[in-house]
Amino acid sequence: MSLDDLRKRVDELDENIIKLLAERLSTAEAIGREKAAGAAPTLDAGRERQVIDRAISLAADAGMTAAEAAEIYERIIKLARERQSVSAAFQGEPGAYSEAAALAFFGPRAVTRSCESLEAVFAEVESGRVQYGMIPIENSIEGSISRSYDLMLEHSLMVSGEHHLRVNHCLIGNPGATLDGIRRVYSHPQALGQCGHFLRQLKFELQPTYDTAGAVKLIKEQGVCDAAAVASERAAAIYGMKILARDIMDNPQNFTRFFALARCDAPPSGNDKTSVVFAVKHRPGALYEFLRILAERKINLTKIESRPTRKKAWEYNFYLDFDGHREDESFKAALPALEDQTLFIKILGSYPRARAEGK
Ligand SMILES: O=C(O)C(=O)C[C@]1(C(=O)O)C=C[C@@H](O)C=C1
Repeated sequence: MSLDDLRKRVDELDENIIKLLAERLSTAEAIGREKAAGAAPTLDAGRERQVIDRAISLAADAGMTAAEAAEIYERIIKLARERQSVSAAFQGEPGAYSEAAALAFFGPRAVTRSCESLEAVFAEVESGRVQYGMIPIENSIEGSISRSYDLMLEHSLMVSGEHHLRVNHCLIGNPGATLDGIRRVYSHPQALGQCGHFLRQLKFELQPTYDTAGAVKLIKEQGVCDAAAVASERAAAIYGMKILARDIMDNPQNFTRFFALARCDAPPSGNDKTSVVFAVKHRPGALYEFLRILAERKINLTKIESRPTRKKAWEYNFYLDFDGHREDESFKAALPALEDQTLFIKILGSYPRARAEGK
């Protein structure tokens, strides 16, 4: 065939490919509507793996390499996900890090809903007004976010995904402000804590607020030039404010881990984690016994942390994450023995493992 003929053939093939791709995306969109109506969780990493593996094996028969098929299908699935408009509530004003985490996790077309408190995030998901709630769970510098842990214990929502967000704080002021003129700095206590060195050095008066983007909104409303906020570059852009200093964190390796909460957790994907909370019985070696049962089944722990029960002084609940899904045989077999060591054990959910930056 001549070059012209070959190019004509490519054009014909592209016409068919585009029609098929358009139909494939609109079918995925229809699946998304069914899932949002309650048929299944919207995110399903296990199903994605199946679709990609099937494409790889079909490609082999058709004369394409596995790498080519995987690259194309990963892209298709990403676009299909974006068509399945997911809704997620977060705590804070638009521009909050939790909103950035939701958009990074669910894709830029996700519909986000700002809530005043973490309690309101739980209520939005429980009522079905949104599918997911994105809550911060721990920070690599400041540690766990205790309110999130306490609420997960009180509510029946489940963890269906995790996301690690790199947090880069800026000092943000009104357009007329300069660094020299700043006296007061507003932000969430966690963010103020993460920038302690910079803020102390400049001897600012610190004013805790309920979220980072909310602090930017506040100083915008005040219209003053002697106050600034600690928040993200994205928050500065949303409110049309000026960045007075960038990367002001004590440690540039600043990451926050978020949980995507939903009414059910995620089906097995083949690379999962599970979070549980429990209290051990008051007898010597009970925690040791609990951990021994997991070790015996070769269940790998990724995190353990104790928190006061908030009911009785000096009594603690343990929050534990391990590799694997709650439907894995190894965990199901261990569960009765684990229950034997505990006053209660609550499975917070199983979810696909996120790639942890900064590790
Ligand atoms: O099969 C589904 O559950 C779909 O939503 C469809 C589809 C796909 O396009 O193949 C899209 C997104 C999912 O995460 C997995 C698969």
